[in-house]
Amino acid sequence: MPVFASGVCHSVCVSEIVAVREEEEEETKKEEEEKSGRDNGSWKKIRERQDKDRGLSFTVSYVERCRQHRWRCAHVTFTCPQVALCHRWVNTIREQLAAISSRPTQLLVYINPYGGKRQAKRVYKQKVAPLFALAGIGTHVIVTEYANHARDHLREEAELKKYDGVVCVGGDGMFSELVHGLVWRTQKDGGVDVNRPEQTLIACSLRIGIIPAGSTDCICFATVGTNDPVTSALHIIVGDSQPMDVSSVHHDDTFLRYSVSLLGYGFYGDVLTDSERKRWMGPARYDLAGLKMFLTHHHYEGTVTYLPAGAGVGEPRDASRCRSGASVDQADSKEDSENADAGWRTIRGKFLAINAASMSCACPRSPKGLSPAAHLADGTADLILVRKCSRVNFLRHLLRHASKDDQFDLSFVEVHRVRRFRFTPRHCHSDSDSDLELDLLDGKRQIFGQICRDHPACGCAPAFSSWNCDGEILPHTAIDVRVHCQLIQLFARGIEEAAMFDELAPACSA
Ligand SMILES: Nc1ncnc2c1ncn2[C@@H]1O[C@H](COP(=O)(O)OP(=O)(O)OP(=O)(O)O)[C@@H](O)[C@H]1O
Repeated sequence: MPVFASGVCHSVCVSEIVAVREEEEEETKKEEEEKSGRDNGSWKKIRERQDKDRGLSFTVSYVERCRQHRWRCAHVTFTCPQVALCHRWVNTIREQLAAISSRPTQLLVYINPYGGKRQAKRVYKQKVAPLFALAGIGTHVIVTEYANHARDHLREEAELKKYDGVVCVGGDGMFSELVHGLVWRTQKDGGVDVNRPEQTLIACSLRIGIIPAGSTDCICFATVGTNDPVTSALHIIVGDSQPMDVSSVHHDDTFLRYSVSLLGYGFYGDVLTDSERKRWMGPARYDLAGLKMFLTHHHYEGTVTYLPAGAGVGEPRDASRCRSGASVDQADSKEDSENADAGWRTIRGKFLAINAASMSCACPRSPKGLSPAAHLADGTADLILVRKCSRVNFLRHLLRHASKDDQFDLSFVEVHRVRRFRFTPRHCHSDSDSDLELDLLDGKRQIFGQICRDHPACGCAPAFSSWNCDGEILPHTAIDVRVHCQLIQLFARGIEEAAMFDELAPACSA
């Protein structure tokens, strides 16, 4: 519908209208609020005064694009010469909104009061709840009381049929809880044994929304393009859908975890392990652990086998970026090719880092991400192998994540787009118990041995790192990873092209 303001005309898609309301309703609400706030009779006068203006105007609330992928809820009020005309406008818009079946009407919301800067409750109450109310969305809100509360509630208790989606107010850890709860519940209801890596998983029907209130919020950034609670709430309200791949991680026939962003062994595993010991430091712990692990410069031996993605899904080093509506994201993952035994390739070596990125892993600190051309929903992950090299070279590789240079254009780095991969560390004595034991046979002192994380006194180099699975440490190093194409759906639309924002909202500087 066209919107006129200060002589300027611009149109708003019906799909991006948040709500429409007659001024009468708004005034009545205000009056009721006034009455309940101070019931001294003065509200009656306000009511009498405004009776004559009723039904002559209506307000449309709609999505307005701001800079850097932010959305705002803007309002425009129209006045009508006749009450009937006003009613017709309002009813017609309401009917059109009601016909959009992708919009949620009931949501189950989990708030982690301890995520990030502990602002999740305030963020929800002040910025999100009023928008849901405006859009007529009913909510059931649960403030979590312990870690994995949301996951367990989704697994066992939640009456999922009552809802059109589940929402977390928190960070990547909370999102992971929702993924684990929802995927597990869907497989259980469908009779799928999650411990068997060969099983094809059933896609979840409920969409997941993320209201960012954590410390990094990478998943939100990668799927919406910004970490802003209002923008996320609006994507939920308009009923956006962004499919997303999920990787299952198994050790033999035991399910370990699901991953949606980064599986990292070596550098990123060590950084997480070390940063967990420094939780008391807050977000600064990641920088310190990163510096320490860079100086420590451990490499790890092992064997990587992988099933290449094949044709039709692009290359990790092509110039394509995962953008809203990109056709590669709709690419059909051929499950049958995942099961083929032929085509597996093997690489043995000494690695500083082994990373599997199911998405670009872009975040405000690294806008390009670990694998800039990785796609959210093409059934593949980009497997990045950084072989043993000098510290200077490793630093060159790391710095390129924040520059325009190609981080893969280095002789010691290789990247493969894969559907599945396995890793077996060297010196892996048994299938289970000794995975995380250190191999001390080498015993050789390293230059920076005094800061060896596991044996500060002896300075030896550990033979095993651990896997960082979306910010959680896995209990095994020998793993089997399979990407499940479009297993979940988010209330998001991927990152919109910058032109959408530059052209449509040059004035909005919020
Ligand atoms: N009530 C709670 N008490 C303690 N821990 C909780 C509670 N609710 C959730 N958690 C756990 O807190 C962890 C961190 O939460 P969350 O992801 O929301 O914030 P964050 O770690 O600051 O952000 P990010 O993951 O983006 O860095 C999650 O792994 C989650 O399991």
